Amino acid sequence: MSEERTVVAMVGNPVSGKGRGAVTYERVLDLMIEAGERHGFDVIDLTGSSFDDSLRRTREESDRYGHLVVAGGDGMISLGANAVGCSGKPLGIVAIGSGNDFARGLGLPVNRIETAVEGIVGAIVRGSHIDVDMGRVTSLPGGDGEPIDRFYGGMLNCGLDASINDRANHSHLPGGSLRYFAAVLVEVTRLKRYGYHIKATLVDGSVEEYDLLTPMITVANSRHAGGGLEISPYSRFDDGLLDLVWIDHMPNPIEIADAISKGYNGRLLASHVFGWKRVRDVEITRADEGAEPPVLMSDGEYVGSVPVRVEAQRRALRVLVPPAVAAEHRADDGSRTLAALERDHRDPVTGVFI
Ligand SMILES: Nc1ncnc2c1ncn2[C@@H]1O[C@H](COP(=O)(O)OP(=O)(O)OP(=O)(O)O)[C@@H](O)[C@H]1O
Repeated sequence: MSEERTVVAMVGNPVSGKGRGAVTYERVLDLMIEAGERHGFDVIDLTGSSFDDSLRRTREESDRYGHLVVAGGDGMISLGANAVGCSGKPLGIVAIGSGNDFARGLGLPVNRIETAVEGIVGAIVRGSHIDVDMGRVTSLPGGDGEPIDRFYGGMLNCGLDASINDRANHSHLPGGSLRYFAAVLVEVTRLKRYGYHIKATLVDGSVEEYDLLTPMITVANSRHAGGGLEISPYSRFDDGLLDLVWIDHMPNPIEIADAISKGYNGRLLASHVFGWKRVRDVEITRADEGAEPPVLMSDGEYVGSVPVRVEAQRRALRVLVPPAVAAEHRADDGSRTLAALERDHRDPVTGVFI
């Protein structure tokens, strides 16, 4: 009786990494096909003509493959999460985009094709993976756009952070970090207080409900945004929780400079400009006061508008990682995060400064 061969589906993105994606993806495919010949697995290419077309193909043809490998930036994490999230099928990540924040947070190689492919192939052969949380965004009644039901790996950006992301996506500057940094500088000069109504379930199950007038609110699953800026330094991949990070009050120029410098040193939330709270889920709707919130973005992709519910999906995305990376994640018992909270004088449950 012959055993069924493993099939690995691949999806690339020709426009990722400012257009380098088309060339680099050819290289990734060649390396995967060569590895398949050596290790006895088949490779199929499901890249479509757009994000939606690639997502449709990975979903419609899911019976054909047991592993999915995406190559590109954080947008491709969004694709992978929505293609194989909650299915138990492992996702391999070749991070060759501009920001690559999700891969960076996981400790996977960034812009190193050979190393990334080697790690994925080793993980397929040895069955090495980790299960990480995702966020799930769904629309609530009362919105007027298309219904939303979407997973994300990194962050749901709901205010200034979404405008920064949008501006960085349309920038002609080279390099993800530079584009993001330039977008931050422009957008912080145009701060508006958007009006949100928040209903959040905290770690201890208690529910808090209040209006929030703020230029920025993010619902983070992973730590980084914009090519390395640690917006949510207390986020952990497997705690079954999401982190709400928002601008608490309109900062003055000194506070802005201080927050940016802290942001690049992993200490953004030591700044009193920012509010932080860990949640199991949160509903974000429009408050009576404040400006109309901008469009929502997750993993750098357009999602839709409020009102939405966002829920943590505990360990719902299986990611192929080399055994050393899996061991590192297993060794993370949360004590480093607790130490960071203590250092920054934050209460782990309520998020307020103590
Ligand atoms: N097959 C495709 N054809 C054209 N565009 C695509 C395709 N797949 C995805 N896209 C679009 O390409 C854009 C950029 O994707 P991606 O996030 O992978 O790269 P990046 O922006 O360089 O990296 P990062 O998000 O890490 O900064 C996304 O908005 C996505 O919707």
